[in-house]
Amino acid sequence: MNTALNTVIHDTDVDTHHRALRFLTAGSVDDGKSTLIGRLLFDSRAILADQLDVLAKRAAGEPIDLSLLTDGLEAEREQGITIDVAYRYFATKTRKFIIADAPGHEQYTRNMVTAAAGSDAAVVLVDITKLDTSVDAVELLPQTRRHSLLAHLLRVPSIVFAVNKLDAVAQPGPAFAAVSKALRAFAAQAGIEITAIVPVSALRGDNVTQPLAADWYSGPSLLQVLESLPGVQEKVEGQLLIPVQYVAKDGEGTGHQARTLWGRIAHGQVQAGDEVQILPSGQTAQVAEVRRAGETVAHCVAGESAGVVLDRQLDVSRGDWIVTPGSAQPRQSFEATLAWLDTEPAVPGRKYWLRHGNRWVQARISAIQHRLDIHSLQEQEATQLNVNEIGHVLIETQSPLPVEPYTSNRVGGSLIVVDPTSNRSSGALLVR
Ligand SMILES: Nc1nc2c(ncn2[C@@H]2O[C@H](COP(=O)(O)OP(=O)(O)OP(=O)(O)O)[C@@H](O)[C@H]2O)c(=O)[nH]1
Repeated sequence: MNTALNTVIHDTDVDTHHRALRFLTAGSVDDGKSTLIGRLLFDSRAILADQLDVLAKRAAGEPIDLSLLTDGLEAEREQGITIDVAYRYFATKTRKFIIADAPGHEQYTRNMVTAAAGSDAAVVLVDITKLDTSVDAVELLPQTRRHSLLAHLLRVPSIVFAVNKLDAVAQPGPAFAAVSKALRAFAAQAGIEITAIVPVSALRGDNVTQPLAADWYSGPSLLQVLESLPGVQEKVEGQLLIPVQYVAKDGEGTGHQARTLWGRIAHGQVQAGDEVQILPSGQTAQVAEVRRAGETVAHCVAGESAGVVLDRQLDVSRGDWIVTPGSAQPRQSFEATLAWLDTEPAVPGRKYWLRHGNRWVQARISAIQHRLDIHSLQEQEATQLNVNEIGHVLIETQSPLPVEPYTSNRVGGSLIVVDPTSNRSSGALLVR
């Protein structure tokens, strides 16, 4: 790879402000999700063309590595939990964007849960033509409530409402004000913090990338909002956590003799000289070298795919974790929020496979504590969880896992539940 180009891209990567923003889009059928994504991709094409031009100049005649624009996603793709989600990429002068597009209708909740787990923001579309905006208290669609509650429950850090199809209403100003009021009232009741409410016409491109010229709106365009959001998914501060994805054999692709442990840093950062612990074995070692994209680097931070070379030979394989010594306590039972996505209900006692990072373990739900009503968020008694239901459960695993609370660590705190008979991804667990 061209070194200058590599430097340009990675310098941009480690600057938190310029870090890629991952967001998902949510909305009911026909709200205009596909049109909005198309619009973002189309309108940003010109911007991307400029950016590629700069990269081409820096590459000085060598071929441009386009994968640089989607850096860091390979690891995730391989985790196999994103099957139902299509990623789309675009970039502006200041930022790279990754849209987790979760298509489908009745399956939507399931896909949304998958997409939300790795997202920095959710854009919830609201089709203004489906609402009666002439009344004092506008009634939102159940899907709008449901999707924003889900995004909130899944701790997506920023929630943005895009009120769409404003070109199709007679008085967009008052209509937008009425819908905004209803969204704010609902959010206050549900404890959701709204990042922004933005009027758009995905079809005409109004206020999507360019600010709207209207006397009733003087706020930012949707793209301006997205450009300004913090990409907080990767936490650079704090304890190190790397799920080992691949162990490169002696010398493989590295030009030296030691084994390299590859994985995308979920949390913290790593540099040569750091003491680390391998889980579940518990053995410790010192980091001899840190590699990234085929080169030795001074350090790697959360969000980057890092290659770690240890100062001694330990028995490490895919599925293990590299952590700050003593920072993670492997456990065999824990409480979690379970979002159930399978038509076959979740029942206590049954065996399931869990995937935590890159490790698979057998487990069972030892108890369902209660179900959460998606409209009111009230706790209800339950003996099973049906499709699209969310509840609090107790989990017991066959071997210990270094799980962490989802609120403090979204990678260490989330697991996928797989049904061993159908092999379907049946649910998502968020450690409490
Ligand atoms: N008037 C108007 N129509 C729009 C706008 N955005 C989307 N539409 C129309 O709404 C319909 C649905 O748009 P889609 O983008 O397919 O909606 P979707 O949410 O992706 O729907 P599914 O793909 O079915 O989930 C299409 O006929 C679009 O042309 C808009 O800003 N204004």
